[in-house]
Amino acid sequence: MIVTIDGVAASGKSSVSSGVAQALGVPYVSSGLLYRAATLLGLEADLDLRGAPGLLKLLGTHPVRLEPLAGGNRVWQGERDLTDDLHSTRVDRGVSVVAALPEVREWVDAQLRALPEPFVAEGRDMGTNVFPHAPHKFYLTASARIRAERRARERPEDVPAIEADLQRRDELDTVQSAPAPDALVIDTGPLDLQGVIDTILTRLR
Ligand SMILES: Nc1ncnc2c1ncn2[C@@H]1O[C@H](COP(=O)(O)OP(=O)(O)OP(=O)(O)O)[C@@H](O)[C@H]1O
Ligand SMILES: Nc1ccn([C@@H]2O[C@H](COP(=O)(O)O)[C@@H](O)[C@H]2O)c(=O)n1
Repeated sequence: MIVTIDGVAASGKSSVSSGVAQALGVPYVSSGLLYRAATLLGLEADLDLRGAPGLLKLLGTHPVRLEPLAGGNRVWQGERDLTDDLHSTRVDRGVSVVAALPEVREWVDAQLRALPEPFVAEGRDMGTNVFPHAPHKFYLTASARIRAERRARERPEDVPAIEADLQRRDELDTVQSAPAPDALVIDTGPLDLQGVIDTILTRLR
């Protein structure tokens, strides 16, 4: 059984997916971490992020592995744990360019589809493209200002700067970010984290 939780940037996908997955006793899978890992490695190798051949060669010679756990995902490149380096502003600003490359999307999708069920999968196109046959689909939204205020609690930048970055990322991610027609769309603005998790669990039960 697969539950998909898609949504715009910083709408709460990973926090909510983690809470839902823990309540269900299954792992959750953060697809964005794989796009972030490809971006980080491209930046570190000083590659042009718009060039798929260079990135794919790098990913082929230095394979990246996603470790899905209920409490939080980790991403490994060999023995190196990349996870703590994946949420920098630098990666945030480059990731949508990398995610627009069809070859990189195929690389991510293949890894996700190889994972053993059951799990909760979060991202942008989990319910539309990667797992269209999933029986339970959700899509999280909230205004850019609310999302920026939440994110400002975990980043050094101020709210307007974060809001501008989120809006830019939303725009660059538009193509792959449409909600599945059979997804329940949840405006998380008026809800706290547990409220969103409970809304989803109620629907699942
Ligand atoms: N309903 C909510 N109420 C208050 N804070 C929330 C809510 N949902 C998420 N948050 C907080 O908002 C921040 C962003 O959440 P999270 O990282 O889960 O979003 P995301 O969609 O996975 O982000 P990204 O797209 O950048 O990976 C976190 O600090 C989280 O605790
Ligand atoms: N299914 C997905 C997931 C992510 N992306 C791209 O990765 C970026 C980071 O994802 P977060 O979930 O950590 O925000 C995101 O901005 C997208 O560019 C994607 O395309 N498809």
